[in-house]
Amino acid sequence: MLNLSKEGLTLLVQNHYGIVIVAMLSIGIASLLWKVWESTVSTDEDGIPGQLGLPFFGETFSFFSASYSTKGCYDFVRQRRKRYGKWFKTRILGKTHVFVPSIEGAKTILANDFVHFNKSYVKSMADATGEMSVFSVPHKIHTRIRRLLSDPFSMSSLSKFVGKFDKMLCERLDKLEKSGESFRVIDFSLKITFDAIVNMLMSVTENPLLEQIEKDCTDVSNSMLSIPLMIPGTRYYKGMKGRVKLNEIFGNMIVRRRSGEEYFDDFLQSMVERDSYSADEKLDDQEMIDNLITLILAGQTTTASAMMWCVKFLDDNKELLDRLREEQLSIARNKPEGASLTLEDLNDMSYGFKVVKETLRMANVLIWLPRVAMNDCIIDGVEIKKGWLVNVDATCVHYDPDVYKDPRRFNPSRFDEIQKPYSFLPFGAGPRTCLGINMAKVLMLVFVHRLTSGYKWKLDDPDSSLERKEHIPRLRSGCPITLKLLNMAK
Ligand code: HEM
Repeated sequence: MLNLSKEGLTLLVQNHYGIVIVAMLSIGIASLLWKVWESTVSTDEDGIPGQLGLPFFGETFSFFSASYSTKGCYDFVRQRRKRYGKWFKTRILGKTHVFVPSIEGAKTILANDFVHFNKSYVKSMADATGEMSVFSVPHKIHTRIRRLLSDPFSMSSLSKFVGKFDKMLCERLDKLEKSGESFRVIDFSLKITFDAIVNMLMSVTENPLLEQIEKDCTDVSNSMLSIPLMIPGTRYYKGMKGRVKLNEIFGNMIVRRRSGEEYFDDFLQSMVERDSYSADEKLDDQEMIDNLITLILAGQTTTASAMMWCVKFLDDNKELLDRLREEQLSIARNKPEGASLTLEDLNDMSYGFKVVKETLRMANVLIWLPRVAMNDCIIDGVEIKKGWLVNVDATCVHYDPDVYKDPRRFNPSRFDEIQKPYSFLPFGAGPRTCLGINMAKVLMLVFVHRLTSGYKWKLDDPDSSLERKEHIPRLRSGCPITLKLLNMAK
């Protein structure tokens, strides 16, 4: 046992002076940090547990480290729910965030968009889509832009699009099957949704222009969740450079359409032909450009990821795949050989539609919907301060066992029953509901039909970890499959 006299202790301190100083300093710093940490843990004051961490930084590093892991950024939320319960708050990049986990909360926020809450975007996201994007503009301009953008997405406008997309898809699947090679569903779906959307918006079908637009859009899309510093080589820098090029390409296209040098029956043409209308009934050039970019960015990665998850979920549930295939084969058998799908055919895909909905419920393409509180308010009994970010946690609602029984099970038949309002949020709700909802449904149903009625497939990599740094969850493997022709006996 250590037994030191007063002299012995003095001698020990003198001999180990440096160590003692370092130890005392460490204890001092540790207790200071502990005090800061303790003072930032929410108390009963506002009733929301959680860890605000150090000023400004808060839990920014934990958030980014989750985003950079193969568990995806929702793991950041999952971990905090385990620690604090359903409601919790945190601080990311200087902003206080509260994750809103309930249907009641979703209703309060989304039904009061623009009135008590506003969309909140990180700077990089707003810079990527542009100042006049429907994502970023204030309420009054939003209403006008949204109205003018809506027409090409109505079901009647989309009926022309169904046949075009179907033809494009059939040709590409046929080629892949003939090659006998494994391919990543995510690459395939990203390419085909991009080509289809760009074709519908501005009739670009020819390389190398299509490739250039795709490259620039990919750079812009990759910059959406990046640190907004113009440092060469960074994602943000590449994204901003891509935006400048897209501005130029789309600007030149508008000039050619206006002069009559180019004419196509498409969305861009319908916008340019509004030139003589009153200011309230048209888009100016920058509004057209920013919203062309917005529509491509909003439509491509979302739909492509949903398609990939659909393949994965069906592969994991072979008996449901068989049921879906049966429905799709009966539709195919009723059509003349080689005929394209129509909107009426899609309306007959009742089980197919439930498969699409269940895919969207489980995949949570947009994991939460961020809003900022414009005033102090109460959401589902919880006090919220002006300026806080309130994230409608669609993922939590979709996996809530009180809302969806056995939520981890892929069960399309759960949609036999009508859902409670604000319980199914893949496309959001309220004045900012997804503008491309009908287009997304068309793209997914045609994809599901051609894949299941024409082919069988083998999943070539069962890895279920997620791609790093993606704000839309997707498999790291990209979901590679090999196609085999299905013998469709008439
Ligand atoms: C499966 C595919 C898709 C999913 C899951 C999806 C999801 C969503 C969600 C959740 C929102 C609302 C975001 C919020 O409230 O914060 C939204 C908005 C939007 N989506 Fe989609 N989307 C899809 C496909 C598309 C397509 C194909 C397009 C167009 C080509 C599109 C264009 C838009 C636009 C323009 C908005 C903004 C609407 C506004 O702010 O008024 N989306 N989407």
